[in-house]
Amino acid sequence: MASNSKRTVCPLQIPKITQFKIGICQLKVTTEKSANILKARELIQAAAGKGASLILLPEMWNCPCSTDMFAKFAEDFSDIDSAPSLLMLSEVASSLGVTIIGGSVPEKDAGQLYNTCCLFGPNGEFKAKHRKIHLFDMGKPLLGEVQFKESDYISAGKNPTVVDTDFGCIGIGICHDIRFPELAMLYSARGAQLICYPGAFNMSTGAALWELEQRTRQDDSLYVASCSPSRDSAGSYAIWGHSTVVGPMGEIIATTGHDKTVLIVDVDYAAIQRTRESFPLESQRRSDIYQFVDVLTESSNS
Ligand SMILES: NC(=O)CC(=O)C(=O)O
Repeated sequence: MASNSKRTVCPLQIPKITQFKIGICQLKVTTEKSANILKARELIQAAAGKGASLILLPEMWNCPCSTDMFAKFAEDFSDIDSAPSLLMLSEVASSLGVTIIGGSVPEKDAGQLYNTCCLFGPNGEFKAKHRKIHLFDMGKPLLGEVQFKESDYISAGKNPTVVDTDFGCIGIGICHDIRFPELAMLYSARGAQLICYPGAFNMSTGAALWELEQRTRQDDSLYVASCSPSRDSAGSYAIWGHSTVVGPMGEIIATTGHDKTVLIVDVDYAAIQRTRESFPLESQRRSDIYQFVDVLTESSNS
């Protein structure tokens, strides 16, 4: 399966679709992979049935959020026919004619595991994958968090991911990736209108930071959508839930509690333009004092 190039920049043109419904599938994840795939399919169908044409799944939707489970649930993406989670996403995207941002699942590749999001277009075509760049390694607990060291099990991705879709340019980050504003700035600089963060904050980081981290992306005046597993999902890690869509002013357009649900949210990119006209941050940046540098070049491909 081809990977997205390291330095993708979306074309500077008006997206084909600027007003649409996004469906956020806050799934209950169990210890049975086949049941998770079935449930994900059902929630995608429910979202599409309610008019969503862009659909987002949670971080680790086919596998409990427990580091010791990742290897068992991992799929090799090099052959989609032997990757049942991806196969389902491709099939359901094509049968419903929707674009799916496939949350994340554990990916195995050359003896390594990755926490990976795959994006499928409305013909079921694989469009891109994002491997979580910033792994969630807790240092000394500050908020009473559970101990979690993702890097003991998962290797970090190396590429930022922006994808050119019918819904404009979409940047992908996975959970802890949201804490690094440089990544969002980079996506914004490459033309993103929307950043999607499949995520699974825990009970303490969730209460303190989940909403804040999403609303803070207002500094890029774009839409942010997050999707979490439900709190009663299986695994040793208690999940906050509260999938959310935030508008370009940092306003919460819609959010949910912690139970399994499908959230359908209207998105209108005209709000991005309005916000940027009111807050022309781009022209106000003081590049004489500080500079944002996109270090990747067209030719870098490692
Ligand atoms: N899954 C994660 O990356 C968890 C995280 O970031 C958190 O704050 O909790």
